[in-house]
Amino acid sequence: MKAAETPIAIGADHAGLPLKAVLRAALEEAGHPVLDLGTHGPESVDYPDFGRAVAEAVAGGQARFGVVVCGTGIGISIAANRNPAIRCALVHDVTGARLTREHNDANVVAFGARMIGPEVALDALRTFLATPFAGGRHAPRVAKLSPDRNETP
Ligand SMILES: O=C[C@H](O)[C@H](O)[C@H](O)COP(=O)(O)O
Repeated sequence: MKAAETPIAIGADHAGLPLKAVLRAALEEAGHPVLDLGTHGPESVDYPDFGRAVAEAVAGGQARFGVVVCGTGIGISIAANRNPAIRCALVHDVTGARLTREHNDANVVAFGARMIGPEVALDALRTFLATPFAGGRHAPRVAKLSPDRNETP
């Protein structure tokens, strides 16, 4: 993974906490500053709170990418995508991680800790961070995801 100054924000609920720890350690090992927005303990918590916190960090420029984890990855990706500046992709493999960066310019990646193993998540995260947006035909499509550009033709 390529290190950069601006941190990567990471957040999880209780179900995602063990995978968050693995991903955070790998990010730090690779030299990425990490903004860990919790949760920090095993107590049951609500995934929308952590999806929102990561989304706000990315939308506000405190983080260059976000990583969110819950049991399925579904709830916390829905929560992150409630922020209009966020394009959060629920990813289960390396191919999805690559294509959501190339095609969707995703700025947050979601993982389901009860759905995939840590090695798959690590490979997918490395790919997500290393893959640039392809632009071209994808640029006007991504622009249509903005709240003022979602009209149908
Ligand atoms: O989409 C929601 C997530 O998968 C949550 O992590 C999950 O609902 C938590 O379930 P529980 O409270 O049974 O641990």
